[in-house]
Amino acid sequence: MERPLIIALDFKDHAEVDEFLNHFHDEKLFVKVGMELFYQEGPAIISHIKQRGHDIFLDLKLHDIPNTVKQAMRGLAKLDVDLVNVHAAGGKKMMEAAIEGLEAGTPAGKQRPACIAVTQLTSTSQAMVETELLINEKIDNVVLHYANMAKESGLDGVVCSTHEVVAINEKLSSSFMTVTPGIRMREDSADDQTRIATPDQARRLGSTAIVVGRSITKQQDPYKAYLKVKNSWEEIES
Ligand SMILES: O=c1ccn([C@@H]2O[C@H](COP(=O)(O)O)[C@@H](O)[C@H]2O)c(=O)[nH]1
Repeated sequence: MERPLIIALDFKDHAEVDEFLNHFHDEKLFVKVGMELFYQEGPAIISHIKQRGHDIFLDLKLHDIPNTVKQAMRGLAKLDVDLVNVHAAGGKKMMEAAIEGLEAGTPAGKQRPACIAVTQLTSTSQAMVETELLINEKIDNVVLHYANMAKESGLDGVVCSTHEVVAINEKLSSSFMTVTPGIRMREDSADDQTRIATPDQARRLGSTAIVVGRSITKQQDPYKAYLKVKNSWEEIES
């Protein structure tokens, strides 16, 4: 799927997922399974969503010592997901270990899942970087540095905000993925996100993919909301 709109399935269980997916009839989607759903339902939710024909980003943001991440990725590679991730803050050895684990665990004849690194969460602000993380740097520079580390470690891209996409595309290759959450329609509340943009802004800035949760999932008519986001992302006037 080229430049996908990834829907964050932040639901508490399998029943809520089915209720949501039923709005989409036969449309093939790219969905994200995060901690909330995976910790409740486990790997069974992945095969269930795959059987319904959708692509999956398994967003567990691994962050541990290299050996632990390697062995965890070895297991995740067997789940038939398309995209997984780690926190770049775990460092280069950890990111290299993630790729080794994925390669070791991918069944013969299959392609390993793509692997991207979270640079700085889209809920993180410049003030938090300075006062909580004690990093005396512009957040854009921190994100760019982490993206560079991820590339050097053999990863396929990063999770970042739309605000850093232009610099990443300029300094690293544009084939290096920039997957951007923190997406809101103009009329939506930012909630806990701080580095946000609309889908059409993300398109113009050059994001490879956008991740959208509440602007679709919490709307009264999720399919209508999805089409609105999709049209904006694909820059179709409505
Ligand atoms: O930096 C990050 C990394 C991951 N996320 C995830 O994306 C979705 C966003 O949901 P919204 O409801 O659209 O805010 C959510 O699952 C996060 O865990 C992120 O927001 N920022």
